[in-house]
Amino acid sequence: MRRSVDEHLEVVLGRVRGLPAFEQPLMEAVGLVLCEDIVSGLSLPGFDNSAMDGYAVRTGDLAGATQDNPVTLPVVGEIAAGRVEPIVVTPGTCVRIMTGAPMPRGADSVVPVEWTDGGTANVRIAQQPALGASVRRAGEDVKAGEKVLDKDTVLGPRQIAVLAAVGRARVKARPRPRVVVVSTGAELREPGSRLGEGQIYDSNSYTLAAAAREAGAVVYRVGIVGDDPKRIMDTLSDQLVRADLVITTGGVSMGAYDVVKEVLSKTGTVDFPQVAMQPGKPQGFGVLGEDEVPVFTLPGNPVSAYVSFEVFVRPALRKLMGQMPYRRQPVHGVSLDSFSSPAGKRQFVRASATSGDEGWMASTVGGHGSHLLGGLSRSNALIVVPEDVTSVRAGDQVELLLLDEETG
Ligand SMILES: Nc1nc2c(c(=O)[nH]1)N[C@H]1C(S)=C(S)[C@@H](COP(=O)(O)OP(=O)(O)OC[C@H]3O[C@@H](n4cnc5c(N)ncnc54)[C@H](O)[C@@H]3O)O[C@H]1N2
Ligand code: MOO
Repeated sequence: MRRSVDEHLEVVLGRVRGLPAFEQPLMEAVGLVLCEDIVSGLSLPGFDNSAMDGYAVRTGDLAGATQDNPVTLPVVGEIAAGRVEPIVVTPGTCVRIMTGAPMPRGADSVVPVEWTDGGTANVRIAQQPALGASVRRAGEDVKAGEKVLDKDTVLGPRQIAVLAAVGRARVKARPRPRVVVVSTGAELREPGSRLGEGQIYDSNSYTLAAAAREAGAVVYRVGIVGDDPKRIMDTLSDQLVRADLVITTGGVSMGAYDVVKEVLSKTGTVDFPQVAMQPGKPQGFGVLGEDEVPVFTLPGNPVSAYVSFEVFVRPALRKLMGQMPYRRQPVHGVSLDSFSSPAGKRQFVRASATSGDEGWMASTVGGHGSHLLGGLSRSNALIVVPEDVTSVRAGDQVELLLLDEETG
């Protein structure tokens, strides 16, 4: 089975559904998509209060006050934030007040302490405030009954701020997907252990776990399961209970030991297309188990696995989380290098991109080989070369996927 990148992505997104939303404590909801409109049950501010440390006054009492000719008023009390004092500011008196404290009855304005001698029994005030000066009015920010956040908003610190301020402890949001990451291959060893001849460290499960976590998932990195068909199938079956999505790497091409393809082909629910892209040609995607958990079987070559994540898995995770757009949006830029590209395949070329006065500029890093992780680690973008383009010249316009951009 052969497919274009767009066809394969369409198959993937056609199978993946948004996770059901549920009530989550605020701090669990950071980065999630809100699934309800938030209407405030209260006004903000909730009561008239002082914007300054100073004195609550009746501004009419301070007519003509200047530095040389200050007005002295008796201080009949003090109100700190959080306190409600039954004090009334009658004509010719004032009350010491702190920022955030409720305005006492009778007062109409606040004089900042800097305009005064700071007196506690009597205070000399050197300037008349405008009527209402330094008073924060009830409801001037948010009115009770007003909508403060729309459904489908991604919750960041600023949205969490308003939720807490209106008193919401929990909100309905789509949860983080739980992603299980498994790597297959008899040659793999865990970083930190000793390598025998012909062995390599398992980098893919770390790459993909890191990428999935960065995309917002809760990740279970199962790590290496070798290449025994029964062990692979048992591991996947065991893991399904805690997975909203499964990612495996390795064992999907044409080799004699490409067991992922061998065992999952038998389920009849996972397909193994060749996708017209480079890197990332051998792909597998489908569902497993009663709950039809989506599974991606990514190619073992490390760069292929990572690029496949960016092109197919990330959009699926975004759909699970309800984050639009699902696909990373490319930006336009200029290639600073010349290179060739295979006919009929979309090529994703590792690049280092910088943005300047003339827009985005991208230099290629490392070679095209799908095993070249050194270059990948120095890259921050992929140049996307369309299927019908076989050569890119320095100075050509290209499309770039910016890999460190959070959204899209
Ligand atoms: N005869 C053919 N051979 C290959 C083809 C083909 O079409 N015909 N396709 C090549 C392409 S393209 C890719 S991509 C790879 C995909 O291979 P598999 O998914 O079967 O992966 P493996 O054979 O298990 O491993 C490939 C390569 O990657 C290394 N690897 C695997 N897992 C990890 C890991 N967790 N961490 C780091 N490195 C890993 C593995 O040692 C191999 O070097 O197939 C080509 N062959
Ligand atoms: O497609 Mo493989 O994924 O090029 O190295």
